[in-house]
Order: sequence, then structure tokens, then C-alpha cells
Amino acid sequence: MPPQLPPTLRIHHNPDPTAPNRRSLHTTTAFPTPGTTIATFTTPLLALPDGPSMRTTCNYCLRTTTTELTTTPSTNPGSQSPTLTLKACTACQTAVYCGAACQRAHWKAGHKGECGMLARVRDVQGGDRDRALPTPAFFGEGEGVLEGNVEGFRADGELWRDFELQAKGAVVYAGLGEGWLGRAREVLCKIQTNAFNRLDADTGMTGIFLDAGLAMVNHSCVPNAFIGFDKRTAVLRTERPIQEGEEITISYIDNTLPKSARHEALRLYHFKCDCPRCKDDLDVYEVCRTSPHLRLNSFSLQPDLTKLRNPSIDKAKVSKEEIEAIYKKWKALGEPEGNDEDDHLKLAQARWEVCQPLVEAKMWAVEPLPTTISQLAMRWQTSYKMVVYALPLLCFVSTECDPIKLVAPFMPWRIKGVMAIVMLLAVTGEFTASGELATRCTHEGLVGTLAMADQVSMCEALLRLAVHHGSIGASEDWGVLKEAKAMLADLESLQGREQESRLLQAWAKDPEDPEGAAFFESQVLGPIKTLSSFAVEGLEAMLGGKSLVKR
Ligand SMILES: C[S@@+](CC[C@H](N)C(=O)[O-])C[C@H]1O[C@@H](n2cnc3c(N)ncnc32)[C@H](O)[C@@H]1O
Repeated sequence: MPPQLPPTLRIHHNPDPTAPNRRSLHTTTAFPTPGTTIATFTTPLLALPDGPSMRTTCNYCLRTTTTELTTTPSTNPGSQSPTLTLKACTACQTAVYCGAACQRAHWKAGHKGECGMLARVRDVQGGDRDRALPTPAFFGEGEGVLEGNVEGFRADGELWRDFELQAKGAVVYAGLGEGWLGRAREVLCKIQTNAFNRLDADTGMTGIFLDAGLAMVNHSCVPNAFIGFDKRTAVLRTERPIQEGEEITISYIDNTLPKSARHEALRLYHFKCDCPRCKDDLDVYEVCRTSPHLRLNSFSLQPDLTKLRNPSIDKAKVSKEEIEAIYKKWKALGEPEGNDEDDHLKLAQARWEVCQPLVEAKMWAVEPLPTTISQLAMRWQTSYKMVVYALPLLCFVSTECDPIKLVAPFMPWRIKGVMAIVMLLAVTGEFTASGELATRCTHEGLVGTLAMADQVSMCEALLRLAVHHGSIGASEDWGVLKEAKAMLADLESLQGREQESRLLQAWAKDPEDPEGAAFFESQVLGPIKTLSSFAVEGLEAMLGGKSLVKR
């Protein structure tokens, strides 16, 4: 049976039956505005939290209890308060729900096929091995149409061995015979090929989401659409203008990585990407320069479109091959583990060292440099000693890295970056008011800039950006957006800053309003640029062993 699709979408079947890419998803209407919702998917075949959050997340609506309201700076502003009470299914004692409605809905959505198995696993520990087993449902209707790439996985020895182990585990877990092994392997291949990593926009928690209709969308490293997740719903939105009948593509992977890293990540999908980014091996600056939605940045922290089109980088200094080699070396250093300050510092120093050719060429947006800086900024945000120094790094990432990597300013990561600056301005604002700033920070330029800055107006402008773009690129229910709106309402109610607020409102309504634009330029963008200009010397001092120049 063909998958059910919203009316804005249709499936195109490739007439060549040997083509690897049999089907693709196309629009039935034009979507001229970037950030528009193309379709929502509310009845997935699978929508599961990942293992660690299974018992703290309602297994149906996927609301979670583990997060805390963020009042301190965090990379995850807007997470929800832990007000949810979860109760376990009385039969299996394994699935948990926030209420009877979710429990009933989950039963219909598939729990009835797994509840008996889950109960039996509990009973095996408790003694009742003879309980009758249900027939495993695996998926609901719609599974049959899914591509599994089974032969591709079989040829990839390592992964296939993994699937065999997992299939054996699943079959034993479900109390089924060996005859089910092939079917279990096929299901694992289908999940791997078609399920999306459901990264919750608020909590950052992951899981999987599989919808047979959405599974028809193909990959491109220069996609025209993206998916956002809001609890049990996936929302497909335009990243740039899309014509009627045009194929919808999303990126299955981090499409800003160097080409060989992208192709390695795509190995799981068994095809060779021949999108324009891959064909001509375009870097992020080359993609950014010609992006059809570049103009949206006129209302952003990098409104200078000329700079986005002609960045002052020295490409001649680093070849594409060198970038590939830098990325490989950087990856080999591994990921940060544990919480030891020294270990983190050593890793950051080693990464910074590997990135030196990119630093010298000022190619700030080319990976792995932005990730090196962002991860350090996240760490410093919560460090007692380094919190003030995190601010220049966040300003730098939001002006020199993110707008080039993610051209659309409504992409959730960019909005989170803007909100992270707001949170830090709130903290440094308190240090300024209490006179603590100079004891927390030895950089005179940084202290002086913050002391002179109208940090409240800076926050208001940033919140206006977050609210505007958040309303385009995410649902109204997005925690970050709700928090931005609440903080903006608080600022608007402050007495004595009517003039500033009026000018910022004028700028938000029309970024070219002469008075509003002049105020934004001098009171917001100016200080952000100055803060950003301290980032590299801070990094060189902390990571490169150079002295921190006092200004
Ligand atoms: C989620 S499915 C997409 C729908 C798929 N085309 C189908 O007919 O079922 C993922 C699979 O589609 C194929 N695919 C996706 N993007 C592709 C691309 N850009 N070029 C070639 N094949 C692609 C690969 O076989 C991949 O494993």
C-alpha cells in the first residue's frame, strides 16, 4: 500500500526499475517563502525516545521530565520544567505515560503488539515463562513500502554483523524462533535507512522517528527543506524557495562537513551523492555566496550581505586536500569525555593546533574550526572562571561561523546561538551592576566594552531576532521561542527605556528604518562586533600559550 501523504506532497516513481533511487518526494504547489511549513507528519510508524530517556519520557507524546527551566546560561535555553508525572503500563511495567489519553493512543499506535513481549521479559525474571506470545507486529501498516538496502548492508561486513547480533537479541527478547531472524534483520535495515534521528528541539534528547511518507524524501548536501521535531510530530519546512513540482530534499547528515566526512556518514544509506556541493566540492563559503536565501540575513547579526558574498578569507593558503587532512586529524583526537578541566583544556589545545592553517586563512566557518570554538564556548559558559570569556566566542560564532554554515537565520541552531548570547549578557550585566566584572575578567577591552554597552538594549534586539526567526523556522510551541517571547515581554515592561524600545521596534519592523537601523548599528551590532573581535586573541591566549593582550 502506498504511504499516506499530505496533499502538498506526491511521490514520483522513477520509470527505470534498476535505478537505486526508486522514489522521490515532490511538491504539488509552490512554496516561495523560506521557512514555510510544507507538511506535518503526526502518525509515525515509530516515534521512540532513545534508551537513556525511555523511562523519563512519555512513550507516546514524548514529553519529558528530566529537563530543568534554564535560568543560568546554557546551550539549551527554553527546556521545559519537570512538572510531568509518568505512570508505567500496568501490564508490562515498561512503557511509561503522562496520562490515560497517551496510554490509549500508544496502545493503538503499536504498544498492543509489544506489551505481551515486554511483560514476558519481566516474567522470565519473575518465573512465568509460559505466557502466550503475540505475533510480533514490528511496524504498523506501511512498513512494506520501505527501502531496506538489505543487500548493501549485507555487503558491508561490519554493520551486517552488528545487525545479526541485534536481530538475535530481538528474537530472543521476543521469545521467537530462529525462523524470525531474517525478518528481524530486514526490519533493522529498514529502520536504519528510513528513520530520522529525532533530535528534540527543546531538550536536545534524541530518539527515532519513522513515517512511511516522510521516508520518501531523498538526500542532498544542498537541501531545499529541513525537518524539525516537536514531540510526536515531524514538521517539514522549506529552507529556500521551492517551485511547484520540484523535488524536496533534506540533508540526512551534517552537510557542512568536508566532502569525505559527508560521504563516510552517507555510507549507511548506500548511494553516492552527486548533489552540486559534492559534484564541484564546494566549501561553505562557496555555497553561502550563491544561496537564494542569503538576503534573509539583512535581519540578523550578520546583515552585511557583501561580506557574506565576498568574505575576507585567504583560500590560497589551504587547499581542499589540506582541509580533508585537518578534519581527519581533528577526528582522530576524539571527543571530550568526563568532566576533568585539564583533559578538556588539553583536547581543546590539540584541536586548536590542528586547526591553525584554517585560523591563518581566516576560514572561520570551515569545519572543524567552528565546532572547536562552539564546544569551547559551551564549556566556558558554565565555568566559574571562564564565563565572561565565553561571550566573545559566542558573538564570534554567531557572526563569523553560523551565518555562513547555516545561511537561513531561522535555523534552530542559529536561534539558539542568539539566545545563548542573551543568557550571557544577562549574567555579565549582573556582574557589571555588582562591580564584580573586573575581578572576573582581566581583559580590559572586554571589561570596558561591557561597562559601556547598553546590555539591556542588546538583549532586546537579540530577543526580537529570536522571536522573529523562531516563529518562522520552528513551531510556536518551541521552548526556546516561548522563553524568548517571555523575556522580551519582561524587557518591554521595564520603565525608563521607552525611547530605546521604540527604536528597536522600528528596526524590527523595518531593518532599513533610518533611526532604528542607526540605533541597532551603534548600540547592538557595534558592541557585538567589538566583543567578537576579542575572540581570537582570547583563544590564542588560552589555547595557544600567547599572552592575553590588555587593551
Ligand atoms: C529514506 S529513503 C528515501 C526514499 C527512497 N528513494 C525510496 O525509494 O524508498 C533513503 C534511501 O533513498 C536512496 N537515496 C536517498 N537520497 C539519494 C540520493 N541523493 N541519490 C541516490 N539515492 C538516494 C538511498 O537508497 C537511501 O538509502
